[in-house]
Amino acid sequence: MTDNLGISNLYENDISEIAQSIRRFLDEVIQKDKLVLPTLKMSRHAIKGLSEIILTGSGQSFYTAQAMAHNTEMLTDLPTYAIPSALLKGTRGVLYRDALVIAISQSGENADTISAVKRAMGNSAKVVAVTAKDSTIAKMCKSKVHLTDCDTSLCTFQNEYLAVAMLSMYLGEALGCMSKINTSVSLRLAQMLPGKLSFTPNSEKELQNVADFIGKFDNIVFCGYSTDEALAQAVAEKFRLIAGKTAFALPIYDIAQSCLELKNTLIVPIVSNSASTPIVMPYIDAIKYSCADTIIYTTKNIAHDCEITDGTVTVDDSIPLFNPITLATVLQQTILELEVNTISISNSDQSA
Ligand SMILES: N[C@@H]1[C@@H](O)[C@H](O)[C@@H](COP(=O)(O)O)O[C@@H]1O
Repeated sequence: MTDNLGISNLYENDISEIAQSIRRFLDEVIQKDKLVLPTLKMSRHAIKGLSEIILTGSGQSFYTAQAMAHNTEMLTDLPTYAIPSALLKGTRGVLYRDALVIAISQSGENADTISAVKRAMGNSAKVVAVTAKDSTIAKMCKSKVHLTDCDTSLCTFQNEYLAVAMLSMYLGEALGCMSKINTSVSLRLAQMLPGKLSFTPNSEKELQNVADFIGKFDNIVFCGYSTDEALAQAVAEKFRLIAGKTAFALPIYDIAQSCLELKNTLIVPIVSNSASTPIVMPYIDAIKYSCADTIIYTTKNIAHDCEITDGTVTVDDSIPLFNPITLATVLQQTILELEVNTISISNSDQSA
């Protein structure tokens, strides 16, 4: 592989930036083994009065909202919905005083999300922003969780997801749904995430082979269930934008036979949570039965427990809450391997 432009190094830096920004964020919110969110100006009384949570955002930030909705519901035991900010800004009656709107925005400047926050505030709902410090949305909201700065769009999903996960854990503890011991074990597991995000030359070589394989297909359809459905959407967009591939996402239960029979199409299921495997495995079996070629992105334990022995890319396990972070990173690393390929080819084309 030629790389006269030093592009591989650039990408290595990008991926290691994800680990660094996760570490920086955790250093700020974990103090003496406790979760502290000093910019969250909500009393325990106000948290206990909540009746529902709405996660909102636009584009990639909406995918984070969707990916976290089920987990936030699990952590807080409150009905939780993900609504795109472009929809939320136009609603009338969804928002009540005891609803909490969590507005997610990497830049804090997205026009739809700003309007959705205004709408929520106008209806007297409580609003917490998960966004960049000093941004418009941060300034609008009394309560916020600041995202760590990151130079590349590769960190967006991981940074936002982790921030909303920490916020949800904090709310869960205040609501009495999460014990102190559970929180402290989860925090320790979160601190192990940066260590799980490095790629050895060996794993990079394997991903390079996967990328070579993926590169042969005209279309890629990512699919998943619940959180993984959102992860599939986030990743498909990055495959389109970064690698210029024709990539789409579907809920795994919507992968119809007609889709499996598409020519030159690779179906890529993503499975991050072992609790969903009873639902997901029949679909994966159907996909494997109908398509000779699939690649499943999952964790080592899930692959082992479900006896998925071939055609997998696996990551080290964490708790289901954090697995999407490692899976998103390995999927992005695959894109970068594809991208280096594409650029190498156009380089040699130019010199020919
Ligand atoms: N095209 C961009 C997306 O790439 C981005 O994900 C979205 C949300 O941006 P932010 O997270 O800054 O609110 O805005 C636009 O739609």
